[in-house]
Amino acid sequence: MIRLGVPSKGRLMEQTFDWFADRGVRLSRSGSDREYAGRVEGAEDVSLVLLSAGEIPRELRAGRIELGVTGTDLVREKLAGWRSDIIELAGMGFGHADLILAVPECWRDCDTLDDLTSIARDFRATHGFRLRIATKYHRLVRAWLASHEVADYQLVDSQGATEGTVANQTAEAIADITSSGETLRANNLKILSEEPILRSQATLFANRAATGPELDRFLSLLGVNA
Ligand SMILES: Nc1ncnc2c1ncn2[C@@H]1O[C@H](COP(=O)(O)OP(=O)(O)OP(=O)(O)O)[C@@H](O)[C@H]1O
Ligand SMILES: O=P(O)(O)OC[C@H]1O[C@H](OP(=O)(O)OP(=O)(O)O)[C@H](O)[C@@H]1O
Repeated sequence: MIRLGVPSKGRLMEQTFDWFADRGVRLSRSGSDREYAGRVEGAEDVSLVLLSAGEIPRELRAGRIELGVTGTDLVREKLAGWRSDIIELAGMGFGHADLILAVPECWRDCDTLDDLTSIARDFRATHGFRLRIATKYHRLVRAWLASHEVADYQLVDSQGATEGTVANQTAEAIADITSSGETLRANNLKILSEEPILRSQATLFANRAATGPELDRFLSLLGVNA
């Protein structure tokens, strides 16, 4: 039996269901909106597991699901060395979002990472603590800043409503996912002009150890190359 993990709610779940339906496989919840059991029609030997998008990377690595749909951002953030255990099978063309660094709109002299680097250097001398960047993407942000030789900062953990931390004065800058940019604009933040830290989209992943004719049959039904 192939266990397929998909996001259990919201737009990501609906668009995942649509993506499979376009390939002749009907996924559905088997009970009420609150019941996390699912049904698969149009494919044999496949069971549906509804999970939080954020838990799918870990479930894939642990081998509790053979296939999983989640954002590339969540796999890269949550699993160090993910490529040794997990294969990226297919970008699904939705759930597009960029992980970006943003600062207050009113920081007129701060448009690039170089600008932020020099502000961060002075910040510590003036304020007695390092400039704070709020994010839930600790691993990705640290690695990206290190690769750009930025060191004078501290990360502040924010698991939601990250754009609000600047107005609430718990951070000076944020690193978060954006798609339309509306949340940033509503919170008077602007994106630094650099390329995004990461461009993410919903993706079908497989556990590397998962093999066999059932999996091959399912992937060929979906038109996905293993
Ligand atoms: N505004 C957005 N537009 C497009 N994709 C988004 C947006 N916000 C988040 N995503 C993507 O959706 C995926 C799930 O995001 P998130 O971790 O916020 O999950 P969630 O829906 O809050 O689930 P849970 O709280 O159950 O873990 C991520 O891959 C993320 O990149
Ligand atoms: O650029 P936009 O289209 O405005 O989208 C960006 C927002 O979407 C995500 O939040 P989500 O709704 O997942 O809630 P969260 O704050 O709990 O992460 C993300 O964290 C941003 O806050």
